[in-house]
Order: sequence, then structure tokens, then C-alpha cells
Amino acid sequence: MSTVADDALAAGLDHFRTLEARQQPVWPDQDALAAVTSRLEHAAPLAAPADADTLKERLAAAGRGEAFLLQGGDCAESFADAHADRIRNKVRTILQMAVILTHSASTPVVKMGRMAGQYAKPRSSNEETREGVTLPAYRGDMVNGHAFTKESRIPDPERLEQAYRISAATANVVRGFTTGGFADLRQVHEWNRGFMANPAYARYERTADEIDRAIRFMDACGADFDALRSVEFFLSHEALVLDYERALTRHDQRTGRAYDTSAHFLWIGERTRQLDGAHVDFLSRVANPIGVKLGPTATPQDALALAERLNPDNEPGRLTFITRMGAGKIRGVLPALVEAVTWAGVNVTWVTDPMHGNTITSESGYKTRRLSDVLDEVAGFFEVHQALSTVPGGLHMELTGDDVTEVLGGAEQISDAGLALRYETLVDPRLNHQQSLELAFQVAEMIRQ
Ligand SMILES: O=C[C@H](O)[C@H](O)COP(=O)(O)O
Ligand SMILES: C=C(OP(=O)(O)O)C(=O)O
Repeated sequence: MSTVADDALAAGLDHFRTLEARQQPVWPDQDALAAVTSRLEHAAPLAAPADADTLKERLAAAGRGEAFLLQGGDCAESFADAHADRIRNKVRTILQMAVILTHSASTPVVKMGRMAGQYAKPRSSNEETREGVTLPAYRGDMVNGHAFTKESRIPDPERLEQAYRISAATANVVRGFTTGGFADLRQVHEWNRGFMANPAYARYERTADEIDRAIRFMDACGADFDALRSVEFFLSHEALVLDYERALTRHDQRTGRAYDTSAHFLWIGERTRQLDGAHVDFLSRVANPIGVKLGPTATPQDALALAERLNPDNEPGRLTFITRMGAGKIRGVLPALVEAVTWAGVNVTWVTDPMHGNTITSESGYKTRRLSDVLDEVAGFFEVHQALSTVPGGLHMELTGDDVTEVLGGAEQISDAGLALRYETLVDPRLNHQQSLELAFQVAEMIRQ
């Protein structure tokens, strides 16, 4: 039975319904939506509030320079790809990158997947036209189907429940891979040695040798490698479809606060971060650690107002700003934001997303990115923080553990013609397994410098 306090909490949580909510599906059948959300309201949480609190502590540490966040995964997960092999490859890629970054940063790396819930996408246009046929845009498997047919593109609320079930299964598989010995440091190191066997990566030999020596040194000192067989791994996605996020929000008896239990960490996208909008209001009322994407038009005033609204108590670890400026803009735009926030004494963890500001259309018509631009934005991020003596807290990447061809460049020299070989993403281009490791090695070099 709900108490008066529960009802008051619920009333606040529903305030977003009175505000403008951008990028929401137009569900054709409201009764079906109500039936699904009422079932989800009674479903088991996907992420435990206590783990979300732990993550907040880790992110606070990243904000102080005592840890570094690595957040990565698909642009859009798909129901069809939620099988163990693909999930394992993604987890493995993140673990491999984390070892490289841990060594160079000499701090713990907080590992977080854009996984087990990244099923909804904001779009630039509500419609998509192909060969003269116009249909509603694909908005993620949580909303409608990717197939370009009229039926498939109709938003179907049953997909919310499917997203929940597949997220639960994915979270379970992730847990298996991060606690069952797969994450053993020696094992991850062996994979990285396998990667280094390719002469194309000779320039990373020095870093790889140093990691090798460090691990042998630990071994010689009698380090308990068995204690390193499990790693903490957190789950995150964009809090976009508010019907889903609200239905999975629970009152935590332990703290008396509301937690969105669809993930440990939720972020608000660049297209939905309006101060008076529904997304900001809803996430201001849950206790999870949260992020906000900041694109090149974000002003210092925007950043300060968002921080005031989303973290009025100035709690360390509560708020992460994920900047996605574009390689050509970050050095010009980021300093004013960081300076304003720092001068105001606002606690924020700064993370770079070097993907979303660097999207281009290739000559052959593919939506793609250049690995060189991605790396340049990361370099700009470190340069800005170094110049201001502030803390670069982490990386937010769109990546996959598979051998796709979606991003141009890298040692494999993926060219425009090569994109067609295995271009599999449903929306935005992701780094493939090799490109992700190359990026980790290059970021390691930047951190060392
Ligand atoms: O991932 C981010 C956005 O959803 C995406 O870039 C929007 O893509 P669109 O411009 O193809 O709609
Ligand atoms: C949509 C995304 O990014 P942004 O809001 O930065 O465009 C995303 O990260 O999937």
C-alpha cells in the first residue's frame, strides 16, 4: 500500500507530464501503453539503487582525478543482436581498453556500458524518405522497427516491455562476463598481446611492453590475481523515452529517495536538455548519478543553470557533463564552460564524447566519422583541461566489439569504399574492435604526455 510520502514522491515524479517532452514517440494506442507501463511499474529493478550510489562515488573520484571513466557501447542496441557473443565482444573490448588506460592514467578506470537499455534514439527528423517513400523515422527498438515498412515504423508500446526483458537478459550476461573469470586481468592482457601481434600496431609497442612489465612485476611481488577476476561494471543509457523511465522508477526504502532502476547511470541528450523541459525535470527528481550532453552551442549560463537544477546540493559524482563539441570546436568552446563551472565552485565530472560532434556523410553517402577527428577531439579535451588545471574525467564512446566498417581510418585504413563491407549500425557509426584498442593506446599516449 502506498503511504502519503509515496504519493507525494509519485506526484513529483509525474510533474514532467505537464512539460514539453521532445523526441517522444507518438503512441497510437494509449490503452496499450497504459497496460504495458502498469506491468513495468511492478517489474523487478534492472539496477540496484545501492550500486547506483557506488557509481556516484566512483564518478566523484573521476571528477577529482582519482579515477577515469570509460563509457562505451553501441549507438543503438538492437533486440536481434542481444546474444551472448556480441555482448561478450563488447565487454571484452571495454575491458581491454580499460587495462591500457588504467596503466597510463595510474588510476582506477570506472567501466560502464552503453548497454542493457540503449534502445531509444533522438532523431534530427521525424521522417525518413527513401526512393520517394516517406515513413516515420526509426527511433530505436524500444519504439519501432528498423525495417523500412509502414507497419514496422508504427510505435508499439509492447516494445517497451521487450526492451525491459532483453535489457534484463543482457545485464545478466554482462554480469556473467564481468564476474566469472572472463575479466581476469591476465586474460585481458593476453588479448591485448594478441592485438599487438599485428605489425600495423607497432607504434604502440612501448606502451604494451610497459604494461607487460607491470603485470610481470605484480606477479613477481605475489599479487593476488584471483582477487582481480571480477570487475565492477555499470550500465547506462540515454533517458529518452520517459514512459519507460518513469515506469521503472522506484522508491528506495533505504534512502527514502526515488531511483530510476532502468540503469545505474542515465544521461540527458543534447536534443532534450532544455532547462524547462520534461527530461531535465524528471531526472532532477531521481537520485542516480546522471549526465548531460553539451554540444557546441552550450553556453556557460546553460551549464551553470543545468547544474543548479540537476544538482542543487552540489553533490560530487551526481552530475557529469559529457561534452560533444566536434574536433574543430572543442578548443574554442570548452574553456569558457569549464572556467565558469570551476569559478562557481560547482562539482561536475567532465567527460568527452568525441563521436557525436564529428559525424559526416561520406562521398558514397554513408553516415560516418573519421578516427582522426575522434582522436583530435580527445586531444583537445585533454589540452583544455591541462591549460585550466582542471580534471579530464573520462571518455564516452560509441563502439562495438565486432569487426564492423563504420568509421573511416585507423591502422586498417578503412576508406569510403570499405564502409560498405560491414556497415551494420542502426543509426550512428561505431568504432570497431581494432579501432577501439587503437584509440585506447593513443589516449594512453596523450595521458602520459
Ligand atoms: O546518436 C545520436 C542521434 O540519435 C543521431 O545522431 C541522430 O541521427 P540523425 O541525424 O540521423 O537523426
Ligand atoms: C544521441 C546521442 O548523443 P547526443 O545527445 O550527444 O547527440 C547519443 O549519445 O546517442
